[in-house]
Amino acid sequence: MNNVQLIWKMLKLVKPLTLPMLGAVLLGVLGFLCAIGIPVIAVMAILQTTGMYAHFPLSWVLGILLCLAILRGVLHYGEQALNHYIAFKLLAIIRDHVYTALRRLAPAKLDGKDKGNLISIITNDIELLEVFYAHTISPVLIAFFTSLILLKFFAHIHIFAMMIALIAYLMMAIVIPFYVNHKGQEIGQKNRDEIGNMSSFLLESYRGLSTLLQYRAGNKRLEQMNERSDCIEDMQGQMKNIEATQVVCSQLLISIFAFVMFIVMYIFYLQNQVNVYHVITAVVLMLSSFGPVMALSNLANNLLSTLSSGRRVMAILEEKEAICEVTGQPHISFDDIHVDDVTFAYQQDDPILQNLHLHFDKGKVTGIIGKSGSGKSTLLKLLMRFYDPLRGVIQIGQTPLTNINTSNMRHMFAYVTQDTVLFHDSIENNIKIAKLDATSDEIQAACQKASLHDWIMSLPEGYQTPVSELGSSLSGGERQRISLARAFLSQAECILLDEPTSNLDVLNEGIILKALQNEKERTIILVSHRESTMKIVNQTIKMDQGRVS
Ligand SMILES: Nc1ncnc2c1ncn2[C@@H]1O[C@H](COP(=O)(O)OP(=O)(O)OP(=O)(O)O)[C@@H](O)[C@H]1O
Repeated sequence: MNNVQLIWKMLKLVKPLTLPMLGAVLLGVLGFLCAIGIPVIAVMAILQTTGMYAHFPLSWVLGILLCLAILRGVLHYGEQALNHYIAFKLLAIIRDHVYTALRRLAPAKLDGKDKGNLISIITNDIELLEVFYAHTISPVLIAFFTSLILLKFFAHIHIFAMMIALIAYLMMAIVIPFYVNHKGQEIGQKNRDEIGNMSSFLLESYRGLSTLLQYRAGNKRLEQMNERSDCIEDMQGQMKNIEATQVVCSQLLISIFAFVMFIVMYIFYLQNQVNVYHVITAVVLMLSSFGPVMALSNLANNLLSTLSSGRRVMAILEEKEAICEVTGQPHISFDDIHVDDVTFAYQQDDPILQNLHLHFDKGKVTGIIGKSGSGKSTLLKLLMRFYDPLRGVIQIGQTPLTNINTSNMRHMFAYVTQDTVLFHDSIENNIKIAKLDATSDEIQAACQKASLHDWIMSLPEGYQTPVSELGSSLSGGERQRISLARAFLSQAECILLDEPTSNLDVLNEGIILKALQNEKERTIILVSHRESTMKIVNQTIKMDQGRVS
C-alpha cells in the first residue's frame, strides 16, 4: 500500500464527521487570516503615526487590531476543539473497527506468537493516528484556502508579488514535506515496527521472568533489550536529524523569500509601479503568511510516524481471516466426525498434517497419541475450525464444517487447551463462562465431576472467592480442573481435551476420568501422553509426523 492509497483509506474514515471537519477548516482559515492581518494592520498603525498613510483614524486601526487579536484566540480555540473532537471520535471508531477485525481474525491471529506487537498496534499506533486526524487533515485544507486568499491579496499589490508568494508556498507546503517524507519514510516504518517488536520482547520477558531468573539469563536478556533500545534510539535520532534539517530549511526559505519580495517590490517602487505602503505590506505579509504552510511543513515529520502507524492499523483492518464466519445455514445436530484426506500447514511448504483420514464415532471416547509436534493439537484446532484445511474436508455427519453456522459449531464443541485463561472474577463466574445461565446446582455438579468442589469449599469465600485474590497461588492442577469444570458445565456435545490430566495427581485424574466415562451422551476426543488417561478410550489414533501410523 503506497502513501497515497494509505492516506485515502484513512481519509475515508472521516466521512461520518465531515461537517465538524468543514467547521474546523472554516474556523482555521478565518483564524489564520486574523493572525496574518495583525502585523499588516500594525504596519498601517505605524505608518499612520509617521503620517505616510492615513486612510482611517488611528483609533479605528487600534480597535481593529484588538478585535483581530481576540478573534484569533476564539477562532483558534474553536478550530482546535473541533479537530480534537473529530480525532478522539475517530480514534473510538477505529478502535471499534480494530476490535471487530480482531474478533473476525481470532482465534488464528491470537494463536500466533506476536501478541506484544498486536498490543502495540492496539494501544500506541491507534493513539498516534490522533496526529493525522487532529493535526493533519484540517491544516492541509486550511493552508490551501488561506494561501489562495493571500495570493489574491498579493495579486492586488502586484502580479510578481503573487508569483513570488506562490513559489514560496509551494516550496514550503510541497517540496520540503516531500523531501522529508522521501528521506524518512523507511526509517519511520522501521521505527514503528521495532517499537512493536520491543513490546513483544518486553511482554515475553515479563512472562518468562521466573525462567530468566532461574537460569540466570537476566543479564543476557538485558543486553538484548539494550541493543534493541539503542537501535530504536538510533532510528529516532535519524528521524530528529531529518526534522531539524526541515526546520532549518523552512526558516531559511522564509528569510530568503521575504528578502526576494523586498528587492523585487523595491525595484517596482523605484519604477513607480507600487507605493511605499505596498512594499512594506508585501514584505510583512510575506513574513507573516507562512503560518499555515509552516504547519504543513512541520507535519511532514510527525506524518512519518503517523503513516507508519496508520499502515499497521490498516493492515489489521484489511487482513484476511484464516476462516470466514458462516451464517444463514440450516441448524444441524452433532453427529460422527469425518476427517477426509486432510492436509494442513501453518506456513506454505511446511505441512503439519498430511492426507489424514479419520473417523470419530458419536458418543465414544477417542484417544489421540503421538510424539510431541506430530500435529495432535493442530488436529483439534482444525476440528474447532480455528483454521480450514489446505486440502480435504472435515464433516459432521454429511455436512462440511465450512457449511455449518459458526455459532452452531461453537455450541457443539468444548475445547480444553493446555493453557487455562482465568478472568479477574469469582471462581463461580470463571466457570459459569461455559454456560452463562447455569444454576448453582449445575455449577457444583460440574465442579464435582472435575474434582474441584471440595477444594473450592475449603476457600474462605467458597465459589465467590475472587480468582485475583488467589493469584499465582493457583496450582497448575487447580487451573486445569477449572478448565475441565467449564467443559463439564458446557452443553457441548463434543469435548476436545488437550492433555487434560497432565498436571493432575493420580487421585484427581481417577475422579475426572470416571466422570468423563460417565458422559455417555457426549463425544470425547482426548489427546494425552499418559497411559493411565488412555485407559478410558474406546479407540486410539496414533499420529506420527502429521499422519496416522
Ligand atoms: N500457530 C502456529 N503457527 C505455526 N506453527 C505452529 C503453530 N502451532 C503449532 N505449530 C507447529 O506445528 C507443529 C505441530 O504442533 P502441535 O501443537 O499440533 O503438536 P502436538 O502433537 O500437539 O505436540 P505436543 O504433544 O507437544 O503438544 C509443531 O511443529 C509446532 O511448532
